[in-house]
Amino acid sequence: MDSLISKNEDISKPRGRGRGFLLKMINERQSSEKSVFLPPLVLPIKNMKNNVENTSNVEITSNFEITRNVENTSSVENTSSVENTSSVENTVVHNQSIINKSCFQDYDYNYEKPVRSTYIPHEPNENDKSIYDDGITSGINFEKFDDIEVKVNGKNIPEAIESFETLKNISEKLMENIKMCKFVKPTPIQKYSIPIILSGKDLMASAQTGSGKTVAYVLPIIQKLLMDPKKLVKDSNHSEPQVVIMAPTRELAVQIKLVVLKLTRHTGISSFVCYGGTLVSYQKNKILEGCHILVATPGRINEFVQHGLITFSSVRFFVLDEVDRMLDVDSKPDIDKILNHFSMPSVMHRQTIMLSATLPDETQHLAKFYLNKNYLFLAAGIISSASQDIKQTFYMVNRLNKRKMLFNILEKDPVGTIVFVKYKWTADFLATYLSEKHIPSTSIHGDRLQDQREIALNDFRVNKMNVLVATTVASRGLDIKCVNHVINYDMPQEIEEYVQRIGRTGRLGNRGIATSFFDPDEDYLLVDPIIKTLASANQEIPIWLIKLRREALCEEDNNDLNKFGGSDIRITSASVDEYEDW
Ligand SMILES: Nc1ncnc2c1ncn2[C@@H]1O[C@H](COP(=O)(O)OP(=O)(O)OP(=O)(O)O)[C@@H](O)[C@H]1O
Repeated sequence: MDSLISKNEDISKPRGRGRGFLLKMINERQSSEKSVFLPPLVLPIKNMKNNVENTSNVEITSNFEITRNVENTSSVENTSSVENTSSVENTVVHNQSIINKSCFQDYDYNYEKPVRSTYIPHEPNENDKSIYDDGITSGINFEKFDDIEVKVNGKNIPEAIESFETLKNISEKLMENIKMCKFVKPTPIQKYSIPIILSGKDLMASAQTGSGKTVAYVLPIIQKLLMDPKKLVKDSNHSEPQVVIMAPTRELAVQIKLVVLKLTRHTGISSFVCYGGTLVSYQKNKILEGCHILVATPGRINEFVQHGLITFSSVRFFVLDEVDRMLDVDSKPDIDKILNHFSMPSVMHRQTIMLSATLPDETQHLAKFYLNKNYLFLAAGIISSASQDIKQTFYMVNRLNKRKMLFNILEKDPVGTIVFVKYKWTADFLATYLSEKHIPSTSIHGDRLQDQREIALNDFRVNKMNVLVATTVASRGLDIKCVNHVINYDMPQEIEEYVQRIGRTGRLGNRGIATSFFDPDEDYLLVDPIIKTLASANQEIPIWLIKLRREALCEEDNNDLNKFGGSDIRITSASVDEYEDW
């Protein structure tokens, strides 16, 4: 491996045929040795220029052109992961639209489209008590959650609860399930969101990563379904869920479905998760069986809606988890299709709930059009801030030194580390590199097949793999017990994404570490937001970062500061009279 990569080479940058050759070598070497990691190294076969031009730090070499024609590229021909080599030009057009549409785009060049998936995921059932083992247990700082200031804005705010037991008329079965989950008392957001949702109000809510937002909406929705059951509508052609929960990534959708399963055990409430990368006919049959609660990713649910398999006439609750991601430019068209569907009840006739740890003002402006105008706004702690339980460290690192730095850090203690990178290529390269250095590592990104993604995640979860190298696809919502350390090998482009990424550790009162490699050439726009993030989480601010700020590298983007630590936009944009009783 070392002989294949020169000392100062940045392996995160694709370099055309030579790079393809390197990949193939790694692949072959791994197949022949008893290596611990076998990432499916998919090679680029199309016009990369279109996609990388917007990405300033990707080098475009003329060698890339060689890789356009797969048949002429011997190093690609034998690569099993490249399918459909017959019409490269068609692929160019097709892939372009996939990438543009993608709700979770990696900043990467295109790969060949994977085959239609035949993957049928394993579905845990409610009789399997081991499903209750995977939750994170609260850490030493859990008690400090009570000090978090919670603000609720709007009219007729219901009183917060102090314990689950004080919930009026709570179903016995649901209470048993709460105990099975070992939830002793509600987290700050739950204390407020549960009575708000039970009261029938729409809700926009923000609370720190790892503070129990999923249970904050799933629990009261289940209680409402149990208190006021309605007949499930379905026939041989279509079904009508009563609750639709949308999540931006497949793994998060699966995780939310598991929370639903844990809390609906023995209640008779059925649930299903529909997401891409799985066998369509299998999911279609499941959908037609009908379910009360449908958890879904935008692409796959729209596919079923287009074919009339799902209609929304029975919808009582509509939830957008990670709402800022769901309403970004990539995903909003899919959400609009669902919410503007002829069968979707109007805001007056459904309850709409939106949540995220990061809630910039732009999201709030967009989101209010989907909410009843009397919605309540709930903020537990400072909006978009990082948890104080995460120790944040920054190193100024030139891109050429990142790999060495990463190895130096991981060599000491690799267990439970997620390394975030910008490119899918880098994810595979680093996982391979680390594995060869005897640090068992795997990767997760948008070009791995869904079963491979789930295997990678599970291998990491059970500590078969010490390190998970991930693109931004793993930054949201994932709740994994063993994550001790998050490393930003490449910084994300947005501060919200940074907060979400580091929030994979330091959850539920546990301590965590976040280490970030800051390259001033590439990351200068983040200087101010990072300083603000560090300050709001009581973290040490490196002198060099302050110096960079002084040099006013990001003066022109100072406005971005307003995106951080926001508030209910109605306070700043509405007249005082309108909300006098807040
Ligand atoms: N009341 C509670 N007591 C103890 N544990 C809880 C409680 N509520 C939720 N949890 C656990 O807290 C963990 C984090 O919850 P969850 O994933 O919903 O956080 P989140 O706020 O949605 O985070 P993120 O913003 O990263 O998505 C989960 O393992 C969940 O089981």
